[in-house]
Amino acid sequence: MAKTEFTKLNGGKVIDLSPDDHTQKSPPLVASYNEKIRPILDAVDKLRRLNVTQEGIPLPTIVVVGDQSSGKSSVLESLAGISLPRGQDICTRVPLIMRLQHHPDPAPEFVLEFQKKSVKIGEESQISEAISKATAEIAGNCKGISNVPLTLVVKKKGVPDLTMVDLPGITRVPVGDQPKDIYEQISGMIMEYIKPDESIILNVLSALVDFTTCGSICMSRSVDSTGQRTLAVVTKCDQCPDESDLLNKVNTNAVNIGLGYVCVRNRIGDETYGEARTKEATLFEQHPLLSKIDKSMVGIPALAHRLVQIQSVIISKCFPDIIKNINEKLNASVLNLNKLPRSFASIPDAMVAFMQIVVSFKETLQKILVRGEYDDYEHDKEMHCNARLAEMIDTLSKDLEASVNFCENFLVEEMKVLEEANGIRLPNFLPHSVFLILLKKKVNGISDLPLTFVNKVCAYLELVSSRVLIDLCANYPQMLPLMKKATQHVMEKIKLKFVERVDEMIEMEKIIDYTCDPEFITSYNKLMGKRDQILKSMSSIAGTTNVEGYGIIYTKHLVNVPGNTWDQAFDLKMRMTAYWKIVLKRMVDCLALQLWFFMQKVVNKEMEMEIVNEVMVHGGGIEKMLDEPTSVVKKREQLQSSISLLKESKEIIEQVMDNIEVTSN
Ligand SMILES: Nc1nc2c(ncn2[C@@H]2O[C@H](COP(=O)(O)OP(=O)(O)OP(=O)(O)O)[C@@H](O)[C@H]2O)c(=O)[nH]1
Repeated sequence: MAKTEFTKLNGGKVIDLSPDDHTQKSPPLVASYNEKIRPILDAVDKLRRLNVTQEGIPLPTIVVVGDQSSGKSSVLESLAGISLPRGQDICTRVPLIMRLQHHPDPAPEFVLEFQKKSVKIGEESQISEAISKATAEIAGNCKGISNVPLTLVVKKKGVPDLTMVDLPGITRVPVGDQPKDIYEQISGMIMEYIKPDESIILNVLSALVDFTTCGSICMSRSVDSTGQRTLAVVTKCDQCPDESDLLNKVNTNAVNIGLGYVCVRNRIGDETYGEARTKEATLFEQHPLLSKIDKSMVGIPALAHRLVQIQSVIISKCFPDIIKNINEKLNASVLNLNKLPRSFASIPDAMVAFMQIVVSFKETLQKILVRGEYDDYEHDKEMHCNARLAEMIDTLSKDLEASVNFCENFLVEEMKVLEEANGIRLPNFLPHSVFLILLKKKVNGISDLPLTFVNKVCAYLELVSSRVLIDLCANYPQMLPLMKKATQHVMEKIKLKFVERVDEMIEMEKIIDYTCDPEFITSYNKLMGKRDQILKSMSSIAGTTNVEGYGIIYTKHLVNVPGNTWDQAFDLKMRMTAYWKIVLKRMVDCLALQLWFFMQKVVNKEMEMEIVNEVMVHGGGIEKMLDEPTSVVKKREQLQSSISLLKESKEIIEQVMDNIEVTSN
């Protein structure tokens, strides 16, 4: 039969997994195997023992799958030359990792490792019982399964250097006390092992069954549709009812096995392994039909050679990725651990961190609020505090100005006030109280604007403080709630004082009319200069006039107003208009100064003291900061254990790399 070319596509690269002639061992392969592959295989096995796959790092693995009683354990037995639990019932109930290692000493060594235990097995005859006992310990005495692996290390003269994983056979019908979902459990476990691209699937098929109906074939095809990483072992060839059919099956490859077939005859009953190999050789040499199968496709030695060859290729191919994966995962885990909130070992530790945050908080607020520097938040406009506060003051100033309309209902309000303030006194005499009544009315009309401004500014300052605190407490989120509460508390106190000042300011403006600003007289005189223009418009047809700087004034409604009243109302209006400008300017200035004053006071003095007071006295003390949510504690433990596992893996890799380099030199 012509030598079949088998290739495996992996990560876009083609790996040649072609079988060579097993009868002529290629010296370069053996040499490079001992120098390079063997140490790497040892390293990969060490990584497997560490359970590095739980960190999401797949390892190149030969996974033995097959339907129940297809002969998986028998194949492994034949490869290892030892007895494993065998039978017609489910025997393999946990993943059995078989590490076969050739060693020159004629005395074999057997070790069973599971659940961090390592059991030395003295006699070959005790292996089967030891595996059954360990299986029962892991998966119970009934027929249930478990995915906690067992590792059997077999060091024996002449065995191939191979590591394989034997998995429970696929069974559809639960037997004995098996759970109803046994099929799902077993297939789930098998899928987990055969899914990674790094796995080679050793599909064990009994010659007695139709391959197309095998559960293990369906499964391996679902993850390896082209069969590029599937090798078939056909067992029970000695019992085959129709040899020509078997010959046909392996030659036509009806089930699409990419790495080819190896037909075997395992040990039967009490035969020794030597007897079994002799009978196997005789079967494939002398049987009229089976002898027609290519010699590279029959017998356990051919299978061993083929597996060692495939293992060498897959291990060499995957090793760089394993190193890369370990480094990447290690870096990511370290990064994630650093991102986790720091835990405090003691109260002094927590105290130091707390004081550092308080000091940094003060410094940052001084920077962004007092000095107006925003380089720490260059791309975050909300944190450019001076500009945002200036915008708020500007908006207040515009809102205040817009609250008075000079032109609307011209002189009507003034005339009403004059009428109500009328009394027994000289005509043409404007009492001071009239001006104050009008002033009070006007101030009342805008009094909510400064208060709205205070609320807006305080909400903004609270937001800024909270943003700074979130940044500063990034490593210590357990401190954040207490710090935030303390800051809110300080802000509330400041706001109360600020509101008090603003109320006082508004009260003052209502009861006192005073300014030394010469602008008042200038503005008043300018307005009074418009008297004739306005008077004239009353007798015009349109009854309107456009007063420069104020807009269009309607005067028709003033035609019948007595001259004396008109004059007094006009004087009152012009006086108020000139004074109102001064009042608004003073309010804005005063609010801006107050804001600045409070901000400085809070940032430079009060905030620091208040936070310390709030945390130490009202917040339950620094001890409260030692409390950590259990989710964080768990996450930290997980990451720490991942990191130590990955570090250990890295050391294993570094050691093997050093050894390879030394050998190559
Ligand atoms: N005649 C003959 N019998 C075999 C051969 N291979 C396996 N058997 C028998 O088939 C039965 C099942 O073999 P096992 O090796 O236990 O099969 P398994 O697939 O490991 O079984 P489970 O782990 O229980 O699924 C045993 O009685 C073996 O002796 C073979 O090549 N020829």
